[in-house]
Amino acid sequence: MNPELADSPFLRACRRQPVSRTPVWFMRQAGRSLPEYRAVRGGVPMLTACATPDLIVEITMQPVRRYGVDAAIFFSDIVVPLKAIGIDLDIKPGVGPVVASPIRDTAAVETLRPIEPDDVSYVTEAIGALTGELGATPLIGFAGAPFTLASYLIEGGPSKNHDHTKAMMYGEPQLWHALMDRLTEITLGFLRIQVAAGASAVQLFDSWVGAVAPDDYREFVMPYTSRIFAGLADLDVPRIHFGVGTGELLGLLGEAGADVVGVDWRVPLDEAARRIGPGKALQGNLDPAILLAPWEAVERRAADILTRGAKAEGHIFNLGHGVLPGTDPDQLARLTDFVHDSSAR
Ligand SMILES: O=C(O)CCc1c2[nH]c(c1CC(=O)O)Cc1[nH]c(c(CC(=O)O)c1CCC(=O)O)Cc1[nH]c(c(CC(=O)O)c1CCC(=O)O)Cc1[nH]c(c(CCC(=O)O)c1CC(=O)O)C2
Repeated sequence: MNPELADSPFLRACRRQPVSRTPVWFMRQAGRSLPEYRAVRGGVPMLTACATPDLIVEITMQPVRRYGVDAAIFFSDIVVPLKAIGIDLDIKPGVGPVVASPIRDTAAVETLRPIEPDDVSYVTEAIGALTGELGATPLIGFAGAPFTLASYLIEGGPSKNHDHTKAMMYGEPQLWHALMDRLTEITLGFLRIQVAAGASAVQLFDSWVGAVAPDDYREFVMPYTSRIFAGLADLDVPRIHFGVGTGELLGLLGEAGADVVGVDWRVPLDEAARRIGPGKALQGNLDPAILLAPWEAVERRAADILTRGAKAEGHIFNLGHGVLPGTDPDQLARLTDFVHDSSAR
C-alpha cells in the first residue's frame, strides 16, 4: 500500500493510532443530496448506475471533491450482489429495494449461489479506476450484512416490523440458518472482491439488526457476522460494523470481530465506548436530522461528539445513519471543516 495512504487519518484512526486530526466521512455522502449526483443520474435507474463503472467512479468522487472528506465510499447499494447472482429485484424510487418473489422456502434459498468476480466485473473495474484517482484518500468497500439482506429477501421489500423475517427465525430455524449461511458466503465473497480490487477498508451494514434482542442476536445472527469478520482477517484491512438502534447490542457487535463499531445517534460515544470495551475504534454519531436545523445547532452537537469521541481509543466522525436526501450540502461542507479545524493537534 502507498505509504501516504497507509498513514491517512482515517486508516490510522481505524487502527487506534494517534492522528493529526479526527477523520470524517458521511454514510450516503454521495447521492440525492448532491445536485451534481442528480445531474449525472438523470433518468438512469439506480441499479443500472451501480453497474456502470464510469458512473460509479464519478458519483463516488463527487463528495470527495466537494467536501474534502477523509474517505470515499464505493457507490453501490446493499442489494447489488444479490442482483448480480440473479435474484429478480429492483430499487423502486421512493420505496427502496423490492424483491419479485420473496424467499420463504428451501427451494428459494437454494437459488442463492456464491458470488464470483465475473458476476461483478464492473465493481472490480470501477474500484481499480477509483484507487488511481483517490491517491492517498482511502476507499471503503461495503456490503449489507446477512440479517439485513435476509429481511429484504424474506419481506420482499422494506419492512417496519420484520414480521416474516422473525416468523422464519423463530418458527423455522433450520431454514433460517440455511438462508443466513448462503448470505454469509455471498457477503464475504463480495467484500473480498472489493478488497482484491483495491478497497482499503470495509464496512458491513447490518442496518436493521437493532430489531432483535441480545440473546436472539447471539443465536441467530452473530455466528454469521463473526464468520464474515474472521473471513476478512487475512486481508489486513480495517473492518467496520454498523447498525441502527443497536444500543443494547453494542458489546456483541464489537465481540463479533470488527475493528471499528459504528454507533447511531441514540447512545453518546463515551457511553458506547464503555459498553463496547477496549480494543475498538468508534465511528459516529451525529443525528442526520440535525443537519436540517440551522448551523449553530449542528456545531453544538458536533463539538460534543468530538469531546465524547476523544474518550474512545480511536474516533472517526460520521453521522448516526445516512445523509437525508433533503440535506443542504453546504451544511456538510461546513461540518467537515469544523471537525478538521477543531480537532487539529
Ligand atoms: O427504507 C428502506 O428500507 C429502503 C432504503 C433503501 C436502500 N437502498 C435504497 C433505498 C431507498 C432510499 O434510500 O430511498 C436506494 C439507494 N441506495 C443508494 C441511493 C443513493 C442515495 O441514497 O441518494 C439510493 C437512492 C436511489 C436513488 O438515487 O433514487 C446508495 C447507497 N446505499 C447504501 C450506501 C452505503 C452508505 O450508506 O454509505 C449507498 C452509497 C452511498 C455513497 O456512495 O455515498 C447502503 C444501503 N442501502 C439500503 C440500506 C438499508 C438501510 C437504509 O434504508 O438505510 C443501506 C445501508 C444503510 O444505509 O444503513 C437499502
